[in-house]
Amino acid sequence: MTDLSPREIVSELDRFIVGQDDAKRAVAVALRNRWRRKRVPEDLRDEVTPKNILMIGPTGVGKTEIARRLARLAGSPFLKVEATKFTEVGYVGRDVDQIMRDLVEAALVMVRDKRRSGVKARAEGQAEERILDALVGPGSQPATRESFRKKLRDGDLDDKEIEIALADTSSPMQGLDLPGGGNVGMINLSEMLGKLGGGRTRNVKLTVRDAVGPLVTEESDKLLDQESLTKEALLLAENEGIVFIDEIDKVAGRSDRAGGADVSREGVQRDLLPLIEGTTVSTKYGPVKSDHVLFIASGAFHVAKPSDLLPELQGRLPIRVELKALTRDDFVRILTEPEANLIRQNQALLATEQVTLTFTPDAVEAMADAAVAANSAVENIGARRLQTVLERVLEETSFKASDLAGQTVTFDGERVRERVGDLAKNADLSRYIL
Ligand SMILES: Nc1ncnc2c1ncn2[C@@H]1O[C@H](COP(=O)(O)OP(=O)(O)OP(=O)(O)O)[C@@H](O)[C@H]1O
Repeated sequence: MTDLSPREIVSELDRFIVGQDDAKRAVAVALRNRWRRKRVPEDLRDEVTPKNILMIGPTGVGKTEIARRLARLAGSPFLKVEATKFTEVGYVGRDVDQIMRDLVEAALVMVRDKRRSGVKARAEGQAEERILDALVGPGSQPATRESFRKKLRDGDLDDKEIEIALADTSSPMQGLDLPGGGNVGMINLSEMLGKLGGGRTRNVKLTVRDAVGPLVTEESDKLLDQESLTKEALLLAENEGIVFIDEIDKVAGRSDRAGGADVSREGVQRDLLPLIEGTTVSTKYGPVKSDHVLFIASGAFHVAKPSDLLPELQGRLPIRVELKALTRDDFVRILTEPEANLIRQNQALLATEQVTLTFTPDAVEAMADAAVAANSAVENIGARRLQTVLERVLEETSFKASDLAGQTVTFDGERVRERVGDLAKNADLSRYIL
């Protein structure tokens, strides 16, 4: 949980996302509200529901990115699902419960990682003992063991192959296709068998270098109190979880409009509703409540409108924010301003080959122009277009980079236009290349 004020949250998000101020403000308030809820007198605390958000805006303008960055900032478990997934063939009502189960899994990963780092030193010590056992045998003379320990620490044994017994985490049912595709049954069955054969190990041959990682992981897990770990993860998912439901507009549409597919669309909304309203879902780690999970639904709403959603669902997504389509100037900023912008990423990649990559301001503008042109010629995929444009611009340099060590490669507007200018204007070519 973060103590940042809404203003501070927005300025943190500004480091990664260009514009979209309304959406940033809305998520900042939603996050701060969690902090506030924790300080509300206990009798009221459970009554305060999250300020769930509906983000409305075209594709590739930063909806997911805002939610994902917010989660990272808050240290919240995060899950993205596509609402349309639940309209697919084979969908059975309660599959939406899987959302909470996946959220718990995400929380578990976070809690486990945090706790693993707390026991790292001890786990490394125990892993070292196991490597020594494999090298010299558990009953060896202390002097032999110590001399091997020294060699091991000096890295002299890194390439030596050893045989170690690792816990077998693979499912005995893996690779077995059950007729009828009973997915849930499949999980339960393999879990059951996993329990029956609990504690199985398998012997693997690895170099010392490759054995360290899995052994440290295994030893840290032994040191962790699994019960309190799952308890913390359940609480984290319940109180801090953020679920991003994309393409909610694709399931908007009432059954009274037209027959067929709409019935299942409304069905998806009806199934999502209890989750968003607050329900308890059973997971293999215990029950988990969705009452205080923050839901951020999103969609382009080109055809359907938010008012086409079930009224109950509309009520549960009280905060509406509109994200605007990105302009050429936004593209210029996206290429240069965010901390991990695409240009910096590519510069860092080529720096590994000792190649210095530079773009003149004119080159950046030319790339933004190409992205705008391709977006309007083919399909508007927003900032995602910058990826394909930059890839195309850098294609040759990337290919030759290993031969260019020590050199500086500079792109100016002319050079960028040469590579993508005409392509971007030509819809037929862009369709395949940009
Ligand atoms: N305003 C922005 N600032 C910085 N980067 C952005 C912005 N908008 C989009 N991007 C980049 O474009 C990519 C796609 O954005 P994002 O995943 O947020 O799209 P979206 O709006 O959620 O669309 P969809 O609904 O189709 O998933 C991301 O890699 C993101 O970094």
